Amino acid sequence: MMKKLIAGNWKMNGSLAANDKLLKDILAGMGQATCEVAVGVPAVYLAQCQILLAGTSIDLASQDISAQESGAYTGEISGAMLKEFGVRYAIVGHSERRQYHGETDEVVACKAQRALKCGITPIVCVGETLAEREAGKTDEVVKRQLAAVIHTNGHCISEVVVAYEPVWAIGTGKTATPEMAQQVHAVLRAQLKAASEHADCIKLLYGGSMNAANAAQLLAQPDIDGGLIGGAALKAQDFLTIIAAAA
Ligand SMILES: O=C[C@H](O)COP(=O)(O)O
Repeated sequence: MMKKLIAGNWKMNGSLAANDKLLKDILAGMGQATCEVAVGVPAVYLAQCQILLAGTSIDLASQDISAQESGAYTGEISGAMLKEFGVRYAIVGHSERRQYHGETDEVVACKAQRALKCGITPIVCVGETLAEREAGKTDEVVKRQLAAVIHTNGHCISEVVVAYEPVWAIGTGKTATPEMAQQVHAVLRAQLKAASEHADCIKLLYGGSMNAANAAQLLAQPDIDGGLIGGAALKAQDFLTIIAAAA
């Protein structure tokens, strides 16, 4: 059976002191996790976290990756640079990147492609806004977002991780019910099956106010293979409870 993946996304939070304490607390409480665990840290802390996580079972993730290989792209961070800091996963297309940085489906697809070329697994985020859900467009939106990634990446699609994150559930405390999340995950799985014979091995994460109290129910759904955790990933005990729920 596929191992679940619990990935924290710290977003723009942390400090040298806070990161040190958080990771040490998580490592001390984790024991032998039976799921895969990763933390997506701000780029400036990759070096610090690489050292703290060396030789542990927690993988490092970046919160973004440049679609470009190298060159005159001020402020961007390339896949090759991320690799030097031991990055295994790159979150791409998070709704906050789409909303505040104008990332289109095509840019997200190119970022996923760049990650794969660098040996980094992209965690591709898709999800509808509240207005889109209320207009009955959830399936259409997530399928459009995923289609761009499938189109650009061809057979390599089997190497990505997909995270369904309904925008209205992110940081709001409003979680999709397990049934709502499963329904969308089933749509995504079917789309992936049409594109790849390995679709059953592609991890589909749920993200959006997943927490210590609701993780077990969400993770029990047949097409939910893990979680992308924001706020609850900043509290060691909550994150540990979610990890335990994924066992
Ligand atoms: O990447 C993580 C998601 O945006 C979820 O964030 P949240 O758990 O704070 O709602």
